[in-house]
Amino acid sequence: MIKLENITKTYDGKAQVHALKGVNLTIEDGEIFGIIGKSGAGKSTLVRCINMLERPTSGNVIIDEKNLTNMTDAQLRAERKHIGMIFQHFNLLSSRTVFDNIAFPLELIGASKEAIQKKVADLLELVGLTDRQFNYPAQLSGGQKQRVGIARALASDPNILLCDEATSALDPQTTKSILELLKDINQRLGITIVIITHEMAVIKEICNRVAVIEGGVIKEAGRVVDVFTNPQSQTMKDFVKSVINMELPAGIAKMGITDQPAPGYDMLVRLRFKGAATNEPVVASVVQRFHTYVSVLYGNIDYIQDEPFGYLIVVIMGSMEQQAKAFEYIKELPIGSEVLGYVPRNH
Ligand SMILES: Nc1ncnc2c1ncn2[C@@H]1O[C@H](COP(=O)(O)OP(=O)(O)OP(=O)(O)O)[C@@H](O)[C@H]1O
Repeated sequence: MIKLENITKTYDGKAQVHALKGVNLTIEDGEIFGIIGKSGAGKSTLVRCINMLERPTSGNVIIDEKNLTNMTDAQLRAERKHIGMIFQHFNLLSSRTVFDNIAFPLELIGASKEAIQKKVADLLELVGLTDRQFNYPAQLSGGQKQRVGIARALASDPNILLCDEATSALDPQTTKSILELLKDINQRLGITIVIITHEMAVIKEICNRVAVIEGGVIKEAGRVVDVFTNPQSQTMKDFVKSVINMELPAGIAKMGITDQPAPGYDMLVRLRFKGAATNEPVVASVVQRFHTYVSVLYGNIDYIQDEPFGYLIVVIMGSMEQQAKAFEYIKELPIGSEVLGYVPRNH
């Protein structure tokens, strides 16, 4: 488990920069945890505090019950063997082949030639680069370079892998294949993965939980599916908007929506579903119970990994009393719901 307790980081210079202002986070073993934020939010500083490449100004970094903040440099070097890291620009050694790049950390710890040969061969297979082992980095695509970076990071058998904007220099297709590889590594080897990114699509693709950081402060954290379906902070709402359109479609917005119920007006409702609730026959049961008509104006179903979520915009027609009763019923169902307003009948 990774526990960050009240981490602050101030960079001293001509003007002091308070990059982290009291960050508290717990990352469980085996999860893929995303940290999202805009440029300058403090993401890199935060991830570098986890392996103490950057020493926090105050607070504690506790990994598997060991407090890294109290360790000497020698103790830290030993501890970092359990924490691999990959970078946006790969940081490969250009004068070494793929094989020798992956072997490098093993050479540093004095592993035998045979052990290196075996380990590197296994890692090459894991990342799908066996046929490229004698190439130099300049002969590889971005995606292949990142695969080398991943293999090198795994050479010391870490139980944590930190990814600092690891897919930001890659095209969408290559990003997808690298994220699939990371997911595979997480599932096969049980490695905890921490992903720093400014792209919500990356979070949606592979993270179990996410925290959003702005101005050195964690604004919100939670399960990805919860945050996507019900973001609380403005920062998270903005990020969610970048991958899911929760705005009212223009045609609906133009219907002349009012705030208050009135005779001759129908109720405009947004229903939010996730997981098993996606199968709830909401519309049919409202129609049956309250003898109303329900018309579906807009719908969108998406998947976060294997979990479905989505929303429907419906109009509930009938008397004001029927509409109110129908919504009372909907509110009790295990789905999200909100009245968006009222629209003139026969809109
Ligand atoms: N070594 C440093 N010295 C002084 N200020 C720094 C240093 N490193 C980062 N900062 C400042 O700390 C703040 C947070 O930077 P950080 O790199 O952690 O943000 P980020 O979210 O990773 O941004 P980006 O996505 O642009 O890399 C910024 O204002 C940055 O200018």
